[in-house]
Formats: sequence, structure tokens, C-alpha cells
Amino acid sequence: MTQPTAPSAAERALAQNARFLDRCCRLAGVGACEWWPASGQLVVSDAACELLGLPAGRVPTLAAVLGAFGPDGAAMLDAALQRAAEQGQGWDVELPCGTGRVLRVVGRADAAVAGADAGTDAEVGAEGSSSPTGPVSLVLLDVTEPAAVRAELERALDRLDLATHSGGVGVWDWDLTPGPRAGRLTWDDAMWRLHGETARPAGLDLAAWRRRLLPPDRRAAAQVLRAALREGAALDGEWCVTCPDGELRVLRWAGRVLRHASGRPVRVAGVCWDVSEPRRLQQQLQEQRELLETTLQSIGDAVLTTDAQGRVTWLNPVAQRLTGWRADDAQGQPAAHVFVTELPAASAPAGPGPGEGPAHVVGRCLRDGQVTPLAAAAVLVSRDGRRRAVDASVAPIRHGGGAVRGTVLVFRDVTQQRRQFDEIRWHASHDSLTGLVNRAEFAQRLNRALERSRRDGSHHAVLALDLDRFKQVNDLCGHAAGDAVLCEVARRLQAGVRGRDTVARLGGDEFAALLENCGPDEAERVAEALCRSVAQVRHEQGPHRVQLGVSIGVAALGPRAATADAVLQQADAACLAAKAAGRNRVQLVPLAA
Ligand SMILES: Nc1nc2c(ncn2[C@@H]2O[C@H](COP(=O)(O)OP(=O)(O)OP(=O)(O)O)[C@@H](O)[C@H]2O)c(=O)[nH]1
Repeated sequence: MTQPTAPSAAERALAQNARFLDRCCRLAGVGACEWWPASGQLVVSDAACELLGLPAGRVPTLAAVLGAFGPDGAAMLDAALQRAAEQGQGWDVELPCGTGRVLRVVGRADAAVAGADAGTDAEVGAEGSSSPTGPVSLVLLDVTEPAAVRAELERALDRLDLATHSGGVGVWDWDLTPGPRAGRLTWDDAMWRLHGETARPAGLDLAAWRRRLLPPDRRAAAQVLRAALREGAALDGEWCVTCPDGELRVLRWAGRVLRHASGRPVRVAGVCWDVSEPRRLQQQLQEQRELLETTLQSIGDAVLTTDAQGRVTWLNPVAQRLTGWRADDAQGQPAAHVFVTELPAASAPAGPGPGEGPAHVVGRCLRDGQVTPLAAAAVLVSRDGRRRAVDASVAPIRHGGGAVRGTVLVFRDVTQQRRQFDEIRWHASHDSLTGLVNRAEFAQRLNRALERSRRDGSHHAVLALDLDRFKQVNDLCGHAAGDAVLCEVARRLQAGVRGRDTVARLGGDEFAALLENCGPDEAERVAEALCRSVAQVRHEQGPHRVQLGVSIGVAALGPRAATADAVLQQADAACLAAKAAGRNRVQLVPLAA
């Protein structure tokens, strides 16, 4: 049995070196392995065992070393070891291992040393031969932290790329650090596309970029850049560039100045995107708006707009003239204060008319959300009290979603037309000589009286009047004198009945009267009085002196009357009877049983 001999000085030095090396490796997070393909011998440093999560102090098997990287990693490294052994190929990969670390595994096949035994000290680290049959060295580096940082950086870059690509946003960077890169402008692919370039031209600097801007924008861009660099102002601007094919694009630039701790700017970086389309639409919208305003300013109709609360927001010159309100004064006022309307007393009860708040035509439009006309007979009262007949309607203005956000009131002065219309209507229902209602209108009133009588049992009277010897007036004094006499008779007849009664001239010297809610006795009394009144009409002209008379027939209009026309015929017949009986008298038609 041989006694163990004391280690030699060389062996001690070697062991000391090994410990030193191991400490250094641990400190650096580096492990090492060496594998001899021929013998299968494996040397693994303690630091490597620790990185791999293998027990230290004993040499693990190759399978254990590879297995630390999981099945996929093990298979990959096994194949890499074989290639290294057979072809001398090295590798450099990053793999996750079972300890949760990420290890960088660098492999290198050392050339074999001729005549050396596999696994002997002489072989370790031997080089100098081109034959790949020597040991394969593996270096393991703990890159868990840098790998995590890199992965996070890659994810951030992916997100940035996604955001910039999907939004068509370009990224730019202007380097201001002193040195060879100073002043260099770096654009990503999207930036070049935004400038209409398919390939990246070389040598981009600020001056080259400025040349792409339209001349008027160069100065503006320089100012913004200067303000950002000197005063720390936000870098934000829209400038127009010319693409190589001549297309003009409006690009928006936004960026930030990055500074050294000393405050010196070192970079300016930011993003850029195309705003040509929104600016074009904006421009179009502006043009349309101007066109619309010009149109509204020059059209003959008055236009007034309100908000959803019915407050005036705008009115054109015609509306200002008709309402008497200046645009500045009217703005913000309730529409009912500016567009003041009233109905003539006669038509007031017919439906909703002018008024305040919800009764006002604007208020009704806002409430109902539909086009609302102003009452047909309404009159606009301007600020100075002048009254004008107006035709108006209000339409709701809606948001895209349909909610009413205001109204537009369009109106026009129809005083002239309404006057003409009233005249036409008056002539259609009146006798132009005497101003009394004509036969057609009288017939309608008779019919209405009969309807009412049938409805409420009321009794009325109808008088048929025919002047006596009126022809003489014409014959002796002339037609004009006849007209004057007819007018005088009309005046006396009108004066002889109540306001609600109707006196009509049916034609020639024939008149008629409808006495409403009037029984036969009262009707007879009225007829007698009329007879006396007309008998007082005299006309003298030269030697001629004419005294008039009138024959009157009185018929009752009650619920049982067949027709209004029949009643008038009865009155006519009674009138003829009065004439036949000597003229200038009243003849009653007895009430039907
Ligand atoms: N001045 C004037 N005369 C008219 C007008 N319309 C009809 N006359 C005349 O009125 C007269 C009516 O004729 P009559 O009723 O037959 O004459 P009269 O003299 O009243 O006869 P009696 O009714 O029988 O008493 C005619 O001479 C018509 O020419 C008119 O608008 N103006």
C-alpha cells in the first residue's frame, strides 16, 4: 500500500489557479464545461453546476448537463455537440434552463493534440491542429437579466412598430451629439413613405429635409425647431412637403428635445403623420360654409337660426331688416323676443299662433321636432313696432345622431301678396259698388244660418228688397246718380240692422238681408224701419226730383226650412207681392206650420 505523497509545488499552484479561476467565473456568472467526444469524458466547473442547478462537487453526466435545458434545449445542444465533434463547428445560443435562468451557451471544438490521451491534462485547452477530434469547450454565461431587458425592448419596439405602421406614423430622430453623426437625421421606412420615397436616399440632414418643405413653410418649421431647442417649447407643426412625383402632402410633426444632464440638447426625436386628407376636408368644409353664408346673406328670404334652447344664434341681413334686430343684439336672445308675431283678432282663435316659449313657432318646432309653419294670418311685429304679414316656417336642425340641436326659421314679407289676396277674396264675395256682400256670399251665409238653425233650433229672417221705380233715377239723372242712390240705400240698409246681420246686394236694385236670431215680429219691425229709411232717399238734379221707395218681402228661416234658396225665393215672392200691392211696403211670408 503506497502512502499518499504530499502535493508538489506545481500541483498546489495548479489547484490554487483552479480555485482562483472558479471564483472569477462565479463572480462573472460564467461556467465552463469540457467534453471529449472520443472518450465521453466531461469536466464541469462548479460555477457551471450552479448555473445549471446541478449539485456541486461531483462531475455530472453529459445527459444531466443537457437535460438542464429541457427536452428541446437538450436535443439542440446534443446535435450541436455532435456537429462540433465531427465538423469542428462552434455555436452561440441563448437557452432557458430549468433554474429559470437564461444561459448563453457558447461552444467551440478544439483541435486535437496529436498523441494525447483523451481527458488528460495535456489535452485540456490544446490547440494547433486543424483536426476537430479534440475536446469541445462550452462556456455558460448567465444572461437572464439582459435577455429580459432585450425581450422587453423587443416587445416595446413591436408595439411601437404596430402603432406607427397601423397609423401610418413615421418616426424620426435628429442626432445633435458632437461627432461624426452630429446633425444626422434618421427616418424609419414609414417616414420615407410619407415623403413619397420608395428607396432611402443617402445623406439626410436637416437642410435636405427643409428643402422638401414648401418655401413658405421652411421659415415656420425653422422657428418651431428653434423655439423647441432654445426655449423648450413643444415641437408641433404642420408643414407641406413636395413628393418626388409632385404631389403635395401636409405632414404633421410632433417631437421632443432630449437633453444631456447639462441641459445641452443631444437629440430631437418624434413622430410624423399625414394630415392631408383631414386638412382637405377641412378646407372643403370651410369653402362650403363660406358659400352657404354668402348664399344666405344674399337670398331674398329672411333666415334666423337658433340653438336647442330657442336662442338666436344667427340671422341674415333680410331677417335683421324685417325684425329690426341687429345680428349682434339678437344673438343669444330668445327667438320669441326677436321674431315677435301676432294674429289679427278675427283669426286669433284658429290654432296655435304666436306667443312665447312653447307657444312660439320656434318653441313648437323644438318640442315636436318637425317642420312647423307659422299661422297663416300671422303678422310680424318688428322691433320698432312696424307690422308686416309674413309667411314663415321653422325646421329642426339635427345632429348626426338625430337629436335636435337647433332650428332654422325662414320667413318672408308677404304684406303685398296678402293685401292683393285679401282684395281678390273681397271682390269675390262683395259688391264693388256698394261694398255689401254679393249674392254668392249671401247664399253661403244663408246656408250656414240654416245649418245652425237645424243644429240649435234658432230662428232667423230673410228679407228680399227691391227698389221702387229706380229706373227713373237712371233715366232722369243718369247712371252715376243711380250709382250714388244705390250706395246711399246700401248705407241705410246696413245702418238699419245689427252688426251680426248681413245686408247683400244681389244685383241691380235688388238687395237682401239676413237677420240672425230674429223672429217674424222683430223681422217685420226691422223691415218696416228699413222701408221708411229708404223712402227718405231723395235725389234732385235740375228740374228732376226723385223719391225712392222699396218693396220688402220677409220670410222666416227656421229648422224646418227645406233649403236656404227656397227661403230666399219665398222672400222674393213676398217682395213681388208687396210691389203688386202698391210698392214701398212690407209683405210677410207666414211661417210654415
Ligand atoms: N245706376 C245703376 N243702375 C243699375 C245698376 N244695375 C241695374 N241698374 C238699373 O236698375 C234698373 C232696375 O230695373 P227695374 O227694377 O225694372 O226698374 P224699377 O224702376 O225699379 O221698376 P220696379 O221695380 O218695377 O219699380 C234698370 O234700369 C237697370 O239698368 C247699377 O249698377 N247702377
